[in-house]
Amino acid sequence: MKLKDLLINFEYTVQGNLDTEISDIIYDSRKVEKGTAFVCLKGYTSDGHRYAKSAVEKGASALVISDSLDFEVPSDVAVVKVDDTRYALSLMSIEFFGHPEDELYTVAITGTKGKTTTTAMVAEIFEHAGIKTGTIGTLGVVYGGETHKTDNTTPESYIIQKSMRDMINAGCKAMVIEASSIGLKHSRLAGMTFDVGIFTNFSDDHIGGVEHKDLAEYLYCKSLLFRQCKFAAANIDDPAWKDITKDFKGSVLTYGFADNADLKGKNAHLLSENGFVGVHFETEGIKNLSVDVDIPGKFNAYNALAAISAVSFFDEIEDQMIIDALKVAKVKGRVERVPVPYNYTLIIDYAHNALSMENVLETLRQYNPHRLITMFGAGGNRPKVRRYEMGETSGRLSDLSVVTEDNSRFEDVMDIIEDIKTGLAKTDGKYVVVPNRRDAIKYCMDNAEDGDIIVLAGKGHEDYQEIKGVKYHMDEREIIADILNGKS
Ligand SMILES: CC(=O)N[C@H]1[C@@H](OP(=O)(O)OP(=O)(O)OC[C@H]2O[C@@H](n3ccc(=O)[nH]c3=O)[C@H](O)[C@@H]2O)O[C@H](CO)[C@@H](O)[C@@H]1O[C@H](C)C(=O)N[C@@H](C)C(=O)N[C@H](CCC(=O)O)C(=O)O
Ligand SMILES: Nc1ncnc2c1ncn2[C@@H]1O[C@H](COP(=O)(O)OP(=O)(O)OP(=O)(O)O)[C@@H](O)[C@H]1O
Repeated sequence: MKLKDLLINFEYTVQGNLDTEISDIIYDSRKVEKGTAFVCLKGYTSDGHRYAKSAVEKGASALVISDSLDFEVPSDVAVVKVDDTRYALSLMSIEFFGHPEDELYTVAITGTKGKTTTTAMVAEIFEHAGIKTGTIGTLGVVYGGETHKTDNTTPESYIIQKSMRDMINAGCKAMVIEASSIGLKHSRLAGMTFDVGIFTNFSDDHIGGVEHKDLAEYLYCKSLLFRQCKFAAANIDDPAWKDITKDFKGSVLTYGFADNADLKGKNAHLLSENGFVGVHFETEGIKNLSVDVDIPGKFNAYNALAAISAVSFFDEIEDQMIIDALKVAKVKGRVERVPVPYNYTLIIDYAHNALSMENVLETLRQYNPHRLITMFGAGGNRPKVRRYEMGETSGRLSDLSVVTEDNSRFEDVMDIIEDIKTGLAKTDGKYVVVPNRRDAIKYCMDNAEDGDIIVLAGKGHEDYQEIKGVKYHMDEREIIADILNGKS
């Protein structure tokens, strides 16, 4: 592709030949190859401009900069100067990958909580309508049954555009993305127009350090999404909704439990039967539905309302598809229920510190289980305080703790377990120790009683166990299936 064909829809000055052929766009000098364009991004720890010389030495044909360079650039290398290289990277990537958004339904979800869950729900509804869907978010880039890990919830613009093109090549017709405030701030979504933008909720988070200066900046960054979508839906029960969507040109569809919501939820109550631990609610207004969601926590009624609002803009989505999809939607490894043919509930969750463990156990307590059983371990070569705290939290909130291994790394499992026991000892919680994780899962299942909720905490979506520098394959879903089939 010619350089000039990548420089569309933004201002620049150039020194050199705009007809230069560009084989790829790179923003990490270590990955530069001959014929590529290197975009210099200013980061938190480094500045890509520093590596421009090395990029040229490796054969870059063009540099995209916002600052002046401190070396003589060879005449056969084009230098493009812009105000903001992150913005330029996004717009160049859109051109390079041929505007993938034009070939997909696109939904972007922003908010402090619920992005990952709502993304999974929207994707499940599309899939129920036969619309193959890819997602981008905290879980990585997911499509066609495969997960490609990313460093960020909202990855760098180049990765987003490339992933969308890959999704199209794999037959996807829709893409749902988590739009983090940092992603919006750093122009990772710049130049895109989404079919639908969704606001879930807003609270104090991501302030300080490398994130946001203050709450006002955090809110402002979230609001940026609503400058770039055709339709918008927002949670009317969250007072921030008006500020967040103030730049949206059009009328915002509101959802929530308030009487004046366009999609109004009502009669929400926790649902716990046949192993199902979720929430039931009904809707009126733009849709009259009776919905069961199999993800614990009343707040999932909000996530489901957000998902219903999102798909309401697409004519081919029928009400029954929504109802069926929400009944089975799940987020891998996050309070994920694994069906078992017994009268107890088995849940896999990624909680691997005291705070997340407290959140999930307190949510599950609301279902009044016969017993709440928590199986967990703690990582080796990590701060010991985490082990004490996890022991104490499980001891306080569980009827039985089953203490086991979890990525022991270079430490002895039994030493880690001793530390967990120190935390447990601060409570009067009952516990047993089963050092091998497979055996511990079997112990939980063999000893389950009707009405129990068992949480296998720590692994979540991970499918390995890390011991002495080796990552051994270990997927808890497979272990559960083996146990159910009498193989373990
Ligand atoms: C603080 C922050 O946002 N950092 C992001 C930033 O990295 P950075 O600023 O540290 O980059 P840097 O190391 O200073 O390097 C600057 C540039 O020089 C380049 N470089 C560097 C070294 C070299 O030898 N050659 C070279 O070319 C780098 O490739 C980069 O382009 O740019 C990277 C590429 O886009 C991001 O992956 C990285 O996100 C880090 C992993 C991160 O933790 N970000 C968090 C704060 C974040 O973005 N979180 C949000 C919100 C999550 C939520 O809501 O839950 C998210 O979307 O993930
Ligand atoms: N709508 C909601 N309101 C309040 N809390 C929620 C809501 N949805 C989820 N949560 C809580 O937040 C946790 C994270 O949910 P989820 O991963 O869907 O959100 P997220 O926005 O992607 O968050 P993060 O950026 O922290 O990953 C859940 O385990 C749950 O405890």
